[in-house]
Amino acid sequence: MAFQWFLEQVIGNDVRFAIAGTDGCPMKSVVRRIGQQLFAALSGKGLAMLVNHGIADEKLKAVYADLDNLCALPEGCKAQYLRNPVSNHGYVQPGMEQFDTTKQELRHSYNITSLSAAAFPAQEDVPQFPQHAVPLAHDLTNLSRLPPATLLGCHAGMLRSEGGNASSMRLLYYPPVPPEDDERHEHHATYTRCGAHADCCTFTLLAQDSEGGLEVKLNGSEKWQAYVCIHTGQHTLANVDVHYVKLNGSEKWQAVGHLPGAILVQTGELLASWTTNLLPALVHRVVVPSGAYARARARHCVAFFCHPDNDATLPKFPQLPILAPAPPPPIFTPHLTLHHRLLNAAHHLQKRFRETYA
Ligand SMILES: O=C(O)CCC(=O)C(=O)O
Ligand SMILES: [Fe+2]
Repeated sequence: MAFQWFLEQVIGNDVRFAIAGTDGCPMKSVVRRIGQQLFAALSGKGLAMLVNHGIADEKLKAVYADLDNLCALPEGCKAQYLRNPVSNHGYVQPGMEQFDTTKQELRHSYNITSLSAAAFPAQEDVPQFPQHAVPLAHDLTNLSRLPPATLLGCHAGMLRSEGGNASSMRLLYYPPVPPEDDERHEHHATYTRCGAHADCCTFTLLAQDSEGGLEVKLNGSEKWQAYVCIHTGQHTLANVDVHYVKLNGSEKWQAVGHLPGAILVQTGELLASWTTNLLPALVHRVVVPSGAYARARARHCVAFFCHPDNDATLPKFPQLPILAPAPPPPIFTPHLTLHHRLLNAAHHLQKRFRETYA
């Protein structure tokens, strides 16, 4: 791998980044400088771009084509490859996973959590799928590799066959969007590609084609009120849950431009949690581009979600002041920090899957 980066240490609020440099001969000064740049980017914007990472564009194009072939199969044939809710592996058809329930999300994805050939569609349905996807998954795993002997060394099991780690590579296909006229005629058919959310992992690596539409929410562009829900009337941690309610609608979004060949690093909820929000989780979405020409074009991307091992213990957080005994309905939980009842990484992920998968 031409370029490999990692987080070195997270101790309380003191987060230091290091980077393994290029081609296995890192110079300390380079390591320090790039680490500082990465930290500045993730703390300021929640997002960084990696270039010279060594993953050829052809590898991405090959899996985009494989996903197109899978999506083009008859519905009955695709049904045998549907996502398994336990392993999270498999095909997710439009509507199965919703981030924004007020809109119709036009998105197909194929989640890969197992690299065994048997976990992929049959060769006659999608030829060469594992031959393309497995090497790419190895590349992205290596790019995400975290060193042992640190707090984040609990990421050792990424995409290992024995399970125990929820990391996944997801291939995404966004089909062309029907013309705007259709939206006006059909009552509720307001389309989007991917509703706003933060990823429930440590961080995400994202390679996208040049179609555009990815947007990130600017930090501090809206205010949230935390409400504490007490389930049984007793103020013990086990009975308390915290939800956020948006106070005003002034959220601001910024389009992420396309830098050819770049891989985005997006901060996930667990990194936000580990760093007590020094590196906030990046809230992002994919909107339908404006104009008939752009709407009529499909979009592809590959996301690699780097998760800790399932039994990784999540950090303990200070107890919050009780703000209100009778909360309004929960709307959105921007990051994990205030979820006292979660015990480990697997609990966190299962909760988030319940929220988004039908
Ligand atoms: O398509 C994209 O650019 C983002 C997809 C995404 O955010 C996700 O699958 O979690
Ligand atoms: Fe995401």
